[in-house]
Amino acid sequence: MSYTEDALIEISGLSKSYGKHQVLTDLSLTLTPGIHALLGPNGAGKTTLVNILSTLIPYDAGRVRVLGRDPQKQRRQLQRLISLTGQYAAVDGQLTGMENMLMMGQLFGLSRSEAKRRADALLERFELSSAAGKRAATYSGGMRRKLDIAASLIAGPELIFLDEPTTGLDTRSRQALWDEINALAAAGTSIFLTTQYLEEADVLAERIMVLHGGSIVAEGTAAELKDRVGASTIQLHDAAGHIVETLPTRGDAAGLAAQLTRIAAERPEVSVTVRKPTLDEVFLELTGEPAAQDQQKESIPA
Ligand SMILES: Nc1ncnc2c1ncn2[C@@H]1O[C@H](COP(=O)(O)OP(=O)(O)OP(=O)(O)O)[C@@H](O)[C@H]1O
Repeated sequence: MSYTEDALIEISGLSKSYGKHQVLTDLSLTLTPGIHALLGPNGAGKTTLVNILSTLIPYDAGRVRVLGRDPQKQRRQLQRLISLTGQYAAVDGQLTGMENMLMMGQLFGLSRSEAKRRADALLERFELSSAAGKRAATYSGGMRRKLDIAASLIAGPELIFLDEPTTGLDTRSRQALWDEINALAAAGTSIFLTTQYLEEADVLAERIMVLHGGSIVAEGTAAELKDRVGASTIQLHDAAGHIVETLPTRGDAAGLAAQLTRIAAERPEVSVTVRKPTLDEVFLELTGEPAAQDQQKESIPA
């Protein structure tokens, strides 16, 4: 199989087990630069896939390339081009925000002055300048998460992995982080994020991959995924706005027009709306499991 030059990530036939427990099974995927979201229920293997792609753990079989490098055989090379921030912030609470930044800069071989210059700019951008001299242990969960991401950006990675970046954050911090992720992408950094939140995938990602049963069961834009699951429905409402009937459609304009004409003739008293399935319905259809609700995973320590 040949690999294209400009691909961000190319995977074919990837498998990974922990002992007898097979987590990834013959998984294949090709991604171009941009923002990608890997969506999957608890335990689907999202972290496992991210850890393989970001060189942290080996894989059993298949072919994997990240920015053209094999994360297993070209570990060091790849580590200079990517960064990973995990569900549990890798921030050292005993160090100040600035010290955390400088430590990460040193790890990536930056000179102290260069690391300081970049740290100042990043702390400013993440609105952490005034907290830069305080120990990270005193930060709120949202601030620690932001510091974690800022530190991971110090070496200017081409690709950043964000494993459930907003799990445990309140709505306001989540929104702020989404803004930052969008700004990063606008500046040319590619992003591979995992999430259990459909809303997050929908808001952020150009493309969404659904991981289930060890492989990617669906991939596309939010609209494409909705189309995959089923055509729109026509909902009939009474004068009070209550839905009195839901009719399936074939999805094509001619069929829809004919149905609406018939309804207009036979039931002039109702009003109608045409509705696409929600992403929650898509998720349920593809995985057989309901999507995570916003408030369900708030207990993870930040
Ligand atoms: N080091 C390990 N040893 C054994 N089993 C593991 C190990 N790491 C993960 N697993 C198992 O592999 C499966 C996938 O785990 P993984 O953490 O990749 O899922 P996830 O989709 O990231 O889930 P979550 O959203 O809960 O983080 C789970 O059943 C988990 O218990």
